[in-house]
Amino acid sequence: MAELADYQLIAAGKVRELYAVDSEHLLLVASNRVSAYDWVLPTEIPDKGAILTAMSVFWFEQLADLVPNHLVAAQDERIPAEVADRALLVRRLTMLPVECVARGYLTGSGLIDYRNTGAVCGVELPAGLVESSKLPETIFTPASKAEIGEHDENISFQAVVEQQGAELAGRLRELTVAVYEAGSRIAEKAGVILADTKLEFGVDAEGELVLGDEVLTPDSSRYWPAEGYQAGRVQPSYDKQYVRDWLTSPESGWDRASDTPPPPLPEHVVAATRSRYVEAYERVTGRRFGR
Ligand SMILES: Nc1ncnc(-c2cnn(Cc3cccc(F)c3)c2)c1Cl
Repeated sequence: MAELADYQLIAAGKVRELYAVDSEHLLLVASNRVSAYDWVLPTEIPDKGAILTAMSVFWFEQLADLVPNHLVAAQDERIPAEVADRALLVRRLTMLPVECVARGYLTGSGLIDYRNTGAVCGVELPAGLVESSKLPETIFTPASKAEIGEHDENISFQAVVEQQGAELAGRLRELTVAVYEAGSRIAEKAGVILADTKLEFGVDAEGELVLGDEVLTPDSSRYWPAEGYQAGRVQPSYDKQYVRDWLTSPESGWDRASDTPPPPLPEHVVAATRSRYVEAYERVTGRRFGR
């Protein structure tokens, strides 16, 4: 069995790492870390990495007829025991420098752009939309990858055309919307609203467009409970709301505006948050999460 120390770390995000396994393969590792208010919290959520990894595997399987993906194996002797259930062996792609975002609801940076310009990434929207409005149709709202610690910058479809060519830009939009809508339909049946999602695509050695990275997880998408959905206010995050509420409650002693790191989470917030990840996984996939 391989050891993680055998592999070279080639990228690290807030809550995940990417290692080179050999010339053709990478190891995508999901940690148990959770991020809130742009901070990585000092307390881990047990099994979060394994749950989100299992969610990506589920979605790769559900979407296989729609788009090829980079998944090689979820179990393999090249996956070190240390990260066994929270790592995927994937094939190395040439990643496209476009964050492919699809939105079915108006919130976050999309809402800010809409309030400033009446559009998101140049896509005109009807007047009168509010926080969390359901959009008349799914919109493709690409972004350029930001430097570490910065937020991605929303760009227009035309900018993607200029960067990648019209044909590839069109394919990225088509596939991103199709993946989101397929995911949204399955999640909706399970009582979960997928408000939006961010996908990353790459090109393989044969020049084929391939879905990479993680797919339709609560880290790459906004998961809202369908029950209680109401436009006109910020929706609770399916998975992160307990963390957000505790951090902004007097109990935490933390001041979000103080630019100081958040304090450790109490056990009851950790346990409740783990349950929300298990619940989201079991409802959306119809599969039991082990242990
Ligand atoms: N199949 C692939 N081939 C080549 N590159 C990538 C790739 C590069 N970057 N990312 C995003 C990322 C994933 C995890 C941890 C990070 F720090 C960053 C993904 C992939 Cl998925």
